Amino acid sequence: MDLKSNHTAPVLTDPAPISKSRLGGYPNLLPYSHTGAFSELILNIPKKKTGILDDVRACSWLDAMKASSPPHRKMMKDSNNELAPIDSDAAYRAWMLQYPSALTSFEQIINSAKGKRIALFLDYDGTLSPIVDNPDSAFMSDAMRDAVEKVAKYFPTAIISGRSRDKVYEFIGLKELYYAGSHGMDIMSPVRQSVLDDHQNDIRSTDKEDKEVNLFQSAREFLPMIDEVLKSLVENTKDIKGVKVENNKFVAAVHYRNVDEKYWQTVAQRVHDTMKLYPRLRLTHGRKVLEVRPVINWDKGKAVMFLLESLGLSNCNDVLPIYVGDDRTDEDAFKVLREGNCGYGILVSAVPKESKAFFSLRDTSEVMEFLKYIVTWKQSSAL
Ligand SMILES: O=P(O)(O)OC[C@H]1O[C@H](O[C@H]2O[C@H](CO)[C@@H](O)[C@H](O)[C@H]2O)[C@H](O)[C@@H](O)[C@@H]1O
Repeated sequence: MDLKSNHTAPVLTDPAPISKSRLGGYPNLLPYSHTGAFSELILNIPKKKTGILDDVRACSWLDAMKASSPPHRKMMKDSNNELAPIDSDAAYRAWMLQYPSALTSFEQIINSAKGKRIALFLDYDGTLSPIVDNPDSAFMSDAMRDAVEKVAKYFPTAIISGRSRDKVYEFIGLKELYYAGSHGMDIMSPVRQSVLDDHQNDIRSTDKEDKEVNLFQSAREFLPMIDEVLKSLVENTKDIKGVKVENNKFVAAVHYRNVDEKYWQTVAQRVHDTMKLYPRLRLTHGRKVLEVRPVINWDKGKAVMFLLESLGLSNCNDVLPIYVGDDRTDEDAFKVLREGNCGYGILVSAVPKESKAFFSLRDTSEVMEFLKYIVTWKQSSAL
């Protein structure tokens, strides 16, 4: 099993959390570069017929796999033998100069919303529910559900998840929201004339209450292929203890969170080998998960634009979109908002990370706090 090659890796270049050494002691925090790993991820599509991963280097695979979803804090034993964070607080505070807390910057956010309607976009895993070992047990708390429900009473609110749309609906269970699954490749929105000239992927359907809705599935033609690759991935990884292959409808996710680190390269190799047969699929990398998805120009950023358009909220003079997310795929949405100079991305992270977001929140409890702030502000401004 040899993943070594002298070529460069087109996809698995997950940005590691920023370490002190990488920043040279944090003098110039985080200048964002358009040639960075993020743009490589979305811009590099396979040039060869043989598949996207032919030229992946072993070290890139492993580095990226190790860097994804780091522990929240590095801990060390201090002189009293107590556990104490190693320099992480200082690093985080320095990083927050660039990505201020959305809680402490709340007034600034609200000032920008004056005369506008806020539209909220929320990621699920790591944003509304804490990261846990078993993806099937990533339940959100009742308190969080309550906060989301309240916020959705006042503001159009959409969930944009890497999960299948049905699965994320099962977890959240609030019918007042709009849902986009498979990283935005499966969007259920209110009925209206097609916002894209794409009648093949834009169809009428009914929701769980038999209400007529619009279903936009940008990767519809890939369904049989994803089903096939899912079966192969299950088969090809079944002997690796801890691997879990998740069916996210238009995406096949291979989780390695529970795999012994010494077998991570094996996981990568098996996924690589499986994908050789599918040049029209590409690989992306989330938090301890490899995701196989169609090579189409569609992502969470496009999904946000689609939803804004579908909901009649695409005029930035009247609307302030806010997107809250924790993962690399959420960067596509942050980027759309930043580059469109329309709204704010809020990155949920307890460690410094490069991002296109404007603000940050440390964890899911701060996300809940933020949602409560918006509701309280709305209620008090209505008095
Ligand atoms: O876009 P999201 O809603 O954030 O979904 C991204 C992926 O989330 C899930 O995986 C992640 O969370 C799991 C539960 O906490 C964790 O076990 C896993 O390691 C994380 O990668 C989900 O299972 C994936 O299918 C989503 O793509």
